[in-house]
Amino acid sequence: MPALINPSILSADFANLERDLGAIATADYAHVDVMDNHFVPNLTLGLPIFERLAQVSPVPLDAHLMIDDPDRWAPAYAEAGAASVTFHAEAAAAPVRLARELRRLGARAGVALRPATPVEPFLDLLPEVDMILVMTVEPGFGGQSFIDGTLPKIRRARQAVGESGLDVWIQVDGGVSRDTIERAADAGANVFVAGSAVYGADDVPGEIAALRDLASTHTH
Ligand SMILES: O=C(CO)[C@H](O)[C@H](O)COP(=O)(O)O
Ligand SMILES: [Fe+2]
Repeated sequence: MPALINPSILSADFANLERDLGAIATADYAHVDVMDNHFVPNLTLGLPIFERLAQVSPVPLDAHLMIDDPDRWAPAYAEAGAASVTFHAEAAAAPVRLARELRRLGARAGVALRPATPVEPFLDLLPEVDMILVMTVEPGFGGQSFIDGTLPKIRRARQAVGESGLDVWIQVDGGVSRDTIERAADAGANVFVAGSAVYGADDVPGEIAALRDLASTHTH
């Protein structure tokens, strides 16, 4: 399975987002962290900015919605042109209905789990989603350390996806770098979000290629 690298523009220069999206043209998706100051204690950007990013990005957008009430707000990100929309399991009131709505609007549907949220209660969602996002840091901020305690959950998610026979991607987000990406890939992740590791590199395309190479030798 090829490894996908989705740089997070949380670590880009917010005064130069079009330029910094251009810098990751060799990536698979651009990961856009939407935070509402309620679900997480941080505030980033919302729909008006996301709509413009979708118009200028050289790569498809992967929206990670760290917001309350995604049932109400997430479909608009699909309508704005997101290729993938991921909402948090802890925040959604009707995750099946929401995932179906996102797919109906033409987006891939993803469900995200905080580090402390187990995957088992959400395995019934597998036929309804295209991706499970296992957060490998507490959501809210970039630049945190990868939590190794999430590796068993990645393994369980990969095992359940394998048993289901469905093509559900497993994304990891938070603290992903050259030091941690192989562990995450070994455990079963195939989509890798990296913010500070990519945008903090001197050679951004080189870092994307290096991460992809490291992960690809370990994906199942
Ligand atoms: O969702 C996120 C934080 O909530 C970010 O996508 C994530 O933290 C990426 O940043 P880094 O690679 O620097 O950890
Ligand atoms: Fe994210």
